[in-house]
Amino acid sequence: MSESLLAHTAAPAGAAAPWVALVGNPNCGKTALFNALTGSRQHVANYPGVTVERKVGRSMTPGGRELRLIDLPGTYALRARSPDEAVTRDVVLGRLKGEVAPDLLLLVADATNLRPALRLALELKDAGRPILLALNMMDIARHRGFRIDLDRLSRELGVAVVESVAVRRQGTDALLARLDGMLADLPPPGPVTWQEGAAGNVRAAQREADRILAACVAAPADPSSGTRRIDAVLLHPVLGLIILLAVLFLMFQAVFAWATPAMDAIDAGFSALGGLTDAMLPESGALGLLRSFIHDGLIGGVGSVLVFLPQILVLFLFILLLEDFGYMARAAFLMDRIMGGAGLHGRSFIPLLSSFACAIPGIMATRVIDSRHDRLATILVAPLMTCSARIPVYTLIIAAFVPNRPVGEGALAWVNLQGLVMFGLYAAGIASALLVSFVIKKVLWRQHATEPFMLQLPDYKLPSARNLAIGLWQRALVFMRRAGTTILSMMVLIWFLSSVPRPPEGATEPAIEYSFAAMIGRAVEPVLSPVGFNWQISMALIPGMAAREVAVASLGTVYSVAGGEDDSAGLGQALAGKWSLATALAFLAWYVFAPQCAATLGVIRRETGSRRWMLVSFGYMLALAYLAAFATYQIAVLLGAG
Ligand SMILES: Nc1nc2c(ncn2[C@@H]2O[C@H](COP(=O)(O)OP(=O)(O)OP(=O)(O)O)[C@@H](O)[C@H]2O)c(=O)[nH]1
Ligand SMILES: [Mg+2]
Repeated sequence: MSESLLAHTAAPAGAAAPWVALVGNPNCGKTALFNALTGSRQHVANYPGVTVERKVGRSMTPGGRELRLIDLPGTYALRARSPDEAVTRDVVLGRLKGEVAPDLLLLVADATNLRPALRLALELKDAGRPILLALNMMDIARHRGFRIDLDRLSRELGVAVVESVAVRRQGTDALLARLDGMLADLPPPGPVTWQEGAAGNVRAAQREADRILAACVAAPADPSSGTRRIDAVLLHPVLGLIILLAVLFLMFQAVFAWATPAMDAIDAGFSALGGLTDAMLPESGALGLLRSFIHDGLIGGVGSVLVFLPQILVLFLFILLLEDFGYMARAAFLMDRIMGGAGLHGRSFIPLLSSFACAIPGIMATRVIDSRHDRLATILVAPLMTCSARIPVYTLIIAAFVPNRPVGEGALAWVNLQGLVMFGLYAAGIASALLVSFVIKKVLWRQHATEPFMLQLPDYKLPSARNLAIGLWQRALVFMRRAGTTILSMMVLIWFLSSVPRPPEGATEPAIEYSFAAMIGRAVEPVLSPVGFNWQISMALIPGMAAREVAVASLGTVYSVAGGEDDSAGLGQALAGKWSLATALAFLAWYVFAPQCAATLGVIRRETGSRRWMLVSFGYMLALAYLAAFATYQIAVLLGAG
């Protein structure tokens, strides 16, 4: 973590480890190589625009020289069009404040697609930095029958060349040894010079790149026939869309179906822990307070969130598989028409899809969009996509109020009703994102037309099990860290508020009715009673501002402290007995829009550089949440679900 924050500031000559920056076209394997060289676990995926910030790590050459490596966003040229490309240009040219230009550029190239890489190589050479060219993806190149004359390439370019297969960590030793040699006798640092080239120069560079390519590379007649055959089906205008919908639908069914056994196991584990606490600690006195804290606060609160880990991992398994296979960019292509109708740029698709996991990486991923208005519109609607923090909220309510049975018979028998409702909630998020962006781009910002969409479609690749495992592990860590920090600290607070003051002598109501939590909840309740929320929900929404799933954990604590009948049956059952269906539906509608996530608001502020857009997104989402919950509740009551 601290490594990635390390700034590459100027150091006394000779003292500090040299800086090596990884540059190259999008999706050529820079991050995979960075991970192989530094042991980091940065996100690697098969579409252009995965890396949008610079990341720093360390490595050691065989000669014992320490290196500081910088992974950068992909680019085709130093002429930056989008914010992520500007990062690369500024690092390469040493333009960032307080930072020097890297000592050496490690230019990574996709060996099966050398043309744009050679053009970039020529441009970087002109800028005057020493370069080592790594021909990556050599496994694929060999398999497809590319023949590359490395010596000739090196001579023609005037740059040292090595081969690598980053995902299998092949070639890294030779690469490091080569770096060692080059760093040992670096030319004295000259000025870094670069000017945006005139059109004539750009064409001349392209011709030179083509000449070198023809001289050094023998390409197979049809370099990507496999990809083309798959694309004939997956990119088909009708069939392609049907497949995309089917994939997404399957994903939500799986979130429910596959995760249940693991969730039950976790649930049973926490129940057992609760039972153990009860058995070991007395019910009254100071130890009784401790027992309530552990049982209701920790186990009831944090446990009610942790139980959703399996579902979140199933969702991520799908997203990571699709990313690694190379399907994401295709889905963006398929959705471009539909999104264009709502004023969204085709490039918005991947940021929006990443927002299914969490709006924060989604908002960061908008850096690949060059038009400021297109980017802003995407940032504003990204939090409407159903992030994984909403899964606990949705699942809890669905499991408590929607019967777990097939939708129908025959062909419908394998469609589970709960999964269908979940799919509907995701669809509601998507539909509202499209609607809001329509209003922003087609009504408010009509003069800023959306620019045409161009995205390089990557070749399909077999997903790597290692990559999947690392990705899932990282997500699990992030989730558990949140449970252990934000959620845990909120739970301590809520348990405290729910437990003091103690009820007066001769009290008739459950103790919690006399607590601060009840006072706070009742104070907010009048505002929220038109949407059907009782004081417990009103109260839970407040700590839910920190993170959405905290609302579930708060309900877990509040209802667990209130205790009574059969609290071992779990929060879901408690809610089913206490809420009307109308309230449950309004609660779901609220969380389709709910703006309560402090971290997302912080990132919106940082990425837009203004408080204004942060307040705008908070305000409009809060208004929509209230309206949607209000409408849902009133309609449901009219229909007799109150
Ligand atoms: N077969 C094979 N796949 C590779 C190799 N290197 C990277 N990949 C895959 O290529 C895809 C892109 O890798 P990344 O490391 O994310 O590429 P990047 O250059 O960092 O991409 P951006 O950050 O989007 O510019 C991923 O699916 C990797 O698993 C390689 O040497 N061989
Ligand atoms: Mg990358």
